Amino acid sequence: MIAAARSVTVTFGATTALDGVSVAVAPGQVVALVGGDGAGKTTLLRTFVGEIAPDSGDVEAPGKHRIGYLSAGPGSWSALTVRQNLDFVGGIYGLTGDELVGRREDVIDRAGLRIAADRLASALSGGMRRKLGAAMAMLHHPDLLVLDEPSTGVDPVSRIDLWRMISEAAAAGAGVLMSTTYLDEAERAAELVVLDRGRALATGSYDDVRAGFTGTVTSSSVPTRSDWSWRRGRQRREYWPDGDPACDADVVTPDLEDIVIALSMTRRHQEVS
Ligand SMILES: Nc1ncnc2c1ncn2[C@@H]1O[C@H](COP(=O)(O)OP(=O)(O)OP(=O)(O)O)[C@@H](O)[C@H]1O
Repeated sequence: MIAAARSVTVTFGATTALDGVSVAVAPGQVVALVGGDGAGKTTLLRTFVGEIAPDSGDVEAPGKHRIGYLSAGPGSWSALTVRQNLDFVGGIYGLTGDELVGRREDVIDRAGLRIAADRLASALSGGMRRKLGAAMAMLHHPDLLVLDEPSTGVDPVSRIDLWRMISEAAAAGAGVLMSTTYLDEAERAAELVVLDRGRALATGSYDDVRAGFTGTVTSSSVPTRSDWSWRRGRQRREYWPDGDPACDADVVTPDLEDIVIALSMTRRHQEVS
């Protein structure tokens, strides 16, 4: 393991942002945190980079110099060009001379930023800016990459570039811990953690999460029970936790989006009952 959190709890005043969450990241592995707004994704990532100390539980991670972090913020300096941003972070990590230039030009190519290499970060598109942030996090070949929603708001083509950069970093041996709201993207990660208001509702590979999911999901235009249903395209999905759909709606094979929603709904129903 290159990094691990064990039973981590973090509170902010009356809010429990994380409630006994565990996650482990192996070298070469991509672990994706998924979950809606306020699930605790950013808080968990921040415990790994040492920005937040857990109230209880413990976090094991490489030293600061061996971590690359792309925060939820812009991730680069607006008033510097792409090359200047990379030179600046390279300097922080002790890279100089030909080594710095070599790595800088390499990540510029990997990120598809060559045409914008001398453009100010403030003049980049949103997708280019996120790719620059990811390139800055990877420049020093960290052992652990921590990426907070690298692809949110990024167009589909840049998302492919970003995913390739992340996969290549993992293939070169880095452990990657990232959050994402794109569940199709999360399905490709080796390991998933489904977070819901501070709790891990499911952990494991996509196959593990699917295998551990019980109950039945149906699809119809009018659901029987609105509090167990959600919209998917033009249809509505409905979840039957005991597995028996008490209607003649079509049974569907749930994907990760269905599973995440069904698990969150189950938790809400358990809390009110
Ligand atoms: N510094 C803070 N002070 C007070 N509350 C916080 C702080 N950081 C996070 N929280 C709260 O902790 C909970 C988890 O927030 P977090 O940002 O980790 O979630 P998230 O899954 O990253 O969601 P989002 O994508 O909306 O940021 C939320 O209820 C949030 O309001």
